[in-house]
Amino acid sequence: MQVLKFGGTSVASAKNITLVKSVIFEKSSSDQIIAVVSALGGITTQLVNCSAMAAAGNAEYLKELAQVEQKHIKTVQELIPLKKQSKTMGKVKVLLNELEDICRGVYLIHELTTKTSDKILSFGERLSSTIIADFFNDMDHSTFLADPRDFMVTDSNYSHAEVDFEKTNPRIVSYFKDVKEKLIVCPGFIAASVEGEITTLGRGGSDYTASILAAALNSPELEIWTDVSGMMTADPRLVSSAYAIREISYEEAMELSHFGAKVIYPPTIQPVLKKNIPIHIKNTFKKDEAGTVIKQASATNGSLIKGLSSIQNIALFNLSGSGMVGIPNFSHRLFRALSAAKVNVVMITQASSEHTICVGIDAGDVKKSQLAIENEFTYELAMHKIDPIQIEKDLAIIALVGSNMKEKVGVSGTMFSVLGQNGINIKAIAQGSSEKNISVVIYEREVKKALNSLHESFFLSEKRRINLFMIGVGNVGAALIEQLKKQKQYLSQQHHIDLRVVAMANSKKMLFQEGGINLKNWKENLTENGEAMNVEDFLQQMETLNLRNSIFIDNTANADIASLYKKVLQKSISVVTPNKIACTNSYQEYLDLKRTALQYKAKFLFETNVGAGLPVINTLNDLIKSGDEVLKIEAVLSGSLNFIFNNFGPDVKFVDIVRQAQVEGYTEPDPRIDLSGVDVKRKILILIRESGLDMETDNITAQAFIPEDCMNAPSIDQFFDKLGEHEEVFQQLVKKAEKEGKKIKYVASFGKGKAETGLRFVEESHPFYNLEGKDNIVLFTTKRYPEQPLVIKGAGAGAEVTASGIFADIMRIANAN
Ligand SMILES: NC(=O)C1=CN([C@@H]2O[C@H](COP(=O)(O)OP(=O)(O)OC[C@H]3O[C@@H](n4cnc5c(N)ncnc54)[C@H](O)[C@@H]3O)[C@@H](O)[C@H]2O)C=CC1
Ligand SMILES: N[C@@H](CC=O)C(=O)O
Repeated sequence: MQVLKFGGTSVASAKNITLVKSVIFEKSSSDQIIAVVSALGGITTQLVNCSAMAAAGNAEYLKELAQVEQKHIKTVQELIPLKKQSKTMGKVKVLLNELEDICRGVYLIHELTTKTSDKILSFGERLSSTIIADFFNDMDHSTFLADPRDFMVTDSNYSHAEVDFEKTNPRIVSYFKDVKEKLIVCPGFIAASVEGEITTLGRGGSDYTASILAAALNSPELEIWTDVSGMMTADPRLVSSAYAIREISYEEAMELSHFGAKVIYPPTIQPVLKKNIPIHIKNTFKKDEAGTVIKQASATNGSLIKGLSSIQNIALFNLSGSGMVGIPNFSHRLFRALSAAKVNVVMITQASSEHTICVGIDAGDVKKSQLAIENEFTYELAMHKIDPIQIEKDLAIIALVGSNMKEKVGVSGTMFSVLGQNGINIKAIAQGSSEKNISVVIYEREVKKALNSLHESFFLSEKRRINLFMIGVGNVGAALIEQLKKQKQYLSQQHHIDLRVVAMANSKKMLFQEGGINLKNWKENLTENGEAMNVEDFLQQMETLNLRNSIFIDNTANADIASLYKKVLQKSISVVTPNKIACTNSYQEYLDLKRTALQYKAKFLFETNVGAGLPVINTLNDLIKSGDEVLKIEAVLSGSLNFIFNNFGPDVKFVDIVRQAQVEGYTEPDPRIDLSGVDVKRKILILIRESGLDMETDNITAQAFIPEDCMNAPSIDQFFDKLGEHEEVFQQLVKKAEKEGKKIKYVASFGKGKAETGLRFVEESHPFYNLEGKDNIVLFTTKRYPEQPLVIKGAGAGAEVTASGIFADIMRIANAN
């Protein structure tokens, strides 16, 4: 005997019932089939509403009832061929008349007992099964309509009747032994008391009916046909990459079902579990999909966990106080009080100090729980033996579920670190010694982010999604976007990383697209669809999206944007930037940013602040972390100045070569920052600070070589005009260098606590002499490199190299966890 159960959505309409028919008729004809059916989708709720209205004396119940009637009549008309319709319609009308009479009785006496309620609700399944059985019944498939009231025996606990298995099981066997038809339709959910009154089996009742039948008849498998393709790894409404679990054990399924994955109701599993009968969950609307098999021992899926579950709308009650310590009766009284108030406790945690006990309950039960606890502990509260009860709302429980976690080190460690890195605070933790479930309570607003980050950490096949929020899409920003576009496929396929630019902005416009901005036409998209740029709004939207693995990228040279980093880091969002302003504010502010990043488990990376894409800061960090000490730094740190002096000569005007450096993208957005030496000052300051030393900008001696009136020019254009006027000053520099056989370099140096920057005329033997083009060079003399300094050399300016340095910082964060 095969048992298949079809839920409310599977039988919600004539069209869906036709799909159910195709599922059943495709089965082998050698075996008998029982199709357990629920009420047509939505009907049970309508019957509940209808009876409540009738009991309240509200004549509107008739409208609800009319809709119920109409839906069944329409289903008959759409499903049953015209010549057979009157017979089915007759049966349906008889049932509907009976239903109408009962509802009228309720309306007249203004009373609805649970017994009458069960009677009313039973019509949902009785009507659906009558129609479906007639629809299936044709020449090849003669169909029998079973009546569970003849074999499903319960107590008289109406609405949640308990099945009497001793009576029920033998009755099922003898009832079905006499059925000759190959196909049997059986209404789920309903049963009868020993006295013969209609009862119902409570929530998930049709699944339960099917499970009892499968167990009593020793079916090889129980099939539950529903509207999803099995038990999912997480709630698919919150985690778009969730997928159906192929195999899961009974225990794991019960854990997952308990915590929100409502594909199957836990008590359903009991009857088949005892007989070791697998449950196969299948999708009526995608019948070719594999679905989920629930059985005794399930195969592993390569992951430490089978799934993630979540329950929202949770409140926490926290009881604490010195009067609780060592008092054995305390928790007994607490749970007795809650139980008497009919409050279901979802989660319990108690610290071993016994000083606090914390229970998680449905937020709807807060008032009655508070009352019950305050009543129970009136004396202790009055005597201050326990503190006033703390209640926290707007919470959710999320749980890792899976038998494979047992005895595996680091599962909870991974969970906590993933949540921590995403700035998600854990309010309470529970793990039983079975190690099948690790539950944590978090704020409800963080559930989506938490589930998604955990899902991508635990399911290895999944891509790790990195969400980028980018301000500044000029020279460097645009080059970065091009590189991200080119590498997208490679990173996705080879490194399982899905980099998405979720937001981008320039000084005029900002654009947010949660699914990721298409980088093919980002410029048009930003111009046409972007809203006016507003820094506060940018932050607000980034915060509201609350996406996992977020990185804020500042590709501007703007102080206002740099001033946002602290706020961003405090949201546990990492910051990557080529903008040197934040790291060259006061030493305390620089330290504060580093501490904030540490505190909020975010990264603050700025490799491109010195030497563009050259690995200068990372190399220095490695030296310092491994215990080396910087004794001396000598460096050419300005790509633009090196380019200018390498290309300037008697036949070239200084102003023209500065303009060229700007066009090539080597200068700062404001070239005065380079020409004044400020940019180099910032860079050497960052290197000194990264060496672990306290230094302020004003402590660095800088020699200017640009005439003062150039620097005082009020605009960049006027600055260029002034440079042109001072050509002779610059030609003198070239003449001097040529005369001495030297080259001009703008050099930064640090040693013995002193730092300076300025023009140097270097001779041929000097390592800086042959520094070509826009290159930078840094010589680190350290305790470990005392004679021959450690040398880093290469292109030190330009959009492409800078973008690649920013990209490398992004990848450091993406690969960090
Ligand atoms: N060019 C190079 O070789 C290197 C540049 N850098 C740094 O990269 C950064 C960017 O340089 P470039 O791309 O050359 O500059 P850019 O002037 O070409 O681009 C700056 C971008 O920032 C945007 N922006 C400026 N202020 C803004 C604000 N308040 N709100 C929103 N957007 C704003 C602009 O609209 C533009 O999109 C600078 O901090 C620079 O120091 C670092 C290393 C090397
Ligand atoms: N303008 C800088 C490049 C960025 O740091 C330079 O010329 O080196």
